[in-house]
Order: sequence, then structure tokens, then C-alpha cells
Amino acid sequence: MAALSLISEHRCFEGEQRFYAHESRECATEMRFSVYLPPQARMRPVPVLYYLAGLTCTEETFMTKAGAQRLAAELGLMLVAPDTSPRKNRIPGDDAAWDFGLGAGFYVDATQDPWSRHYRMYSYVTRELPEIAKSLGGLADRQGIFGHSMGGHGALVCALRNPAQYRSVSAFAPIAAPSRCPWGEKAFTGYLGPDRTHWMAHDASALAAARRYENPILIDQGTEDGFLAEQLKPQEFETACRRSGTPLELRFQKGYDHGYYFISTFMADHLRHHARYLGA
Ligand SMILES: N[C@@H](CCC(=O)N[C@@H](CSC=O)C(=O)NCC(=O)O)C(=O)O
Repeated sequence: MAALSLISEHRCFEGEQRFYAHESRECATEMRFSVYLPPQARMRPVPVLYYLAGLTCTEETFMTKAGAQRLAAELGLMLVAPDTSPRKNRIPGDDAAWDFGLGAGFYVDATQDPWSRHYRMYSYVTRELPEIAKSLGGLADRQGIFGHSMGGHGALVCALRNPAQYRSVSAFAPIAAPSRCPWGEKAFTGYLGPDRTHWMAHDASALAAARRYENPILIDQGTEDGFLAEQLKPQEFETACRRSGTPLELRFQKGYDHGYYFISTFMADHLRHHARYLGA
């Protein structure tokens, strides 16, 4: 594992909020991530909860907007939030749109040129970040994952493909059927190519229909979310879970939109959900 470079460190609810950069093995360029170390981490290894953010976000968004650290400190949960794409090695056209390229890695391992060298967010999250979390005092056998929108899609896919690795999963307004919405179709075509059979390994609804995930999945979705009907499609995920017998609690929250005021409102429920299955 390459050395971590500490960008900044801040005392927070008796724990430590840190921001790091490092040369990523999987992305073959510099990556950034944030970590919240609860006070318990000074004494012993602690469970780890990964948060994957949405389009246009960075490694800072969750830590500054979601209000998760106070309860994470109480529960003794380490929080780890990666950036949403590589940014250091620029690719022509990577900033041409806000829903593809920079800030929009979609948590897949790209197979298409010119993205395939650096855009390997799936392997970065599922392989490299856990090694880093362990080196910072995280327990390898007590990991959970959650996320928002594009990151909700990423969290569901990581957990459904690696049920032994992630004991718990939840999402806020996830892109739940990316093969059948404009954001997902654009990203998967660009990163994975036009053959839709290659998309299924990154489609949460396809994965949930194919195999049962044992622990209950929690999803919160705002009813006033402007992306709900066209981009998110949580009902397709609900149907898929029913097919495989995967336990799902899909909660429609009246009056809430897609943003971080919604996420911060229900953050405590998600942290407690993970704490329950991570033994925190
Ligand atoms: N183009 C707009 C909207 C981008 C946006 O809404 N991003 C969401 C995630 S959407 C799906 O992944 C987000 O989390 N934004 C960050 C925030 O702080 O709300 C724009 O560029 O703002």
C-alpha cells in the first residue's frame, strides 16, 4: 500500500476528521478520501462504514454536509468517503458534462478507452479503500457501505456483489436501475461500452433480482425529489428484491427533495441501521 499524505486533520466530537491524498494502485493516479476516526479508534479497531457520494461531489461533501460525525462518535464507527472520480490525470472531455467524467465515476471499472486506465472506482472502493481503512484501525470483518444517488447505486452494487465483505448496506435516493435511466445509460455506454450485457454486473436491480442479500437493506427516498421518476426508479429495485427474497425497507419521505437537507434528516437512522449489523 502506497503512503498516505495527510492534507488536513481536525478534532471533531472527540475523534479526528482527516483528509488524505495518495497514489492509488487501482486508479493509477492520485486519489483523495476523507475519514472520520471516532474516539474509540484510539483504543481499539472499530467497524468501518463507507459512504459513496453523488454526481459533482468530492471527498468533502459528506463530511461537511451530512452531519454524521456526532453519532458516529457515539457508536464508534469509522466513516470513509472517497472522491467520486480520479481528478489528477486529466482526460480530454472529462469536464464537458457534470454527469460523466470528473465527479461522475459511477463506481465502475471502465473498460473503454480513454477511461479504462484511471476510472476504476469499483476496484478502488471494494479492494483498495478497505486495505487503507484497515491500516487506519478499521475492522476488516465489520464493514458496511451506504451512499447517495450515484453513490447509492455504487453502495448497493458493491454490497450485492460482495455480500461477505459488506455486512450492511443502505442508500439515500439511489439510482436504482441504472441500465434503464438516462444518467446510467450515458455513464455505462461511455465507461462499459454499448453492449448492455456488460452493464448487468453494475445494475443494482439486476443484481438484487438474481441473488438474495441476507441483511435488510434500508433506502430512503424523498417524494419531492425532482430526479425520482426519470433517474432513480426505486420501485424497480423493490420488485427485484421481492423476486430474490431480499429484505428491503423502502421509505418514501414526504416533502423531501434530493439534497443534503434530506440526507442529514435521516442520517441517524442509517447510522443506527449499520451499527446494528456491524455490532457497533
Ligand atoms: N448539476 C447540478 C446538480 C448536481 C446534483 O444534484 N448532485 C447531487 C447528486 S445527483 C446524483 O448523483 C449532489 O449530491 N450534489 C451535491 C450537493 O451538495 O447537493 C449541480 O451541479 O449542482
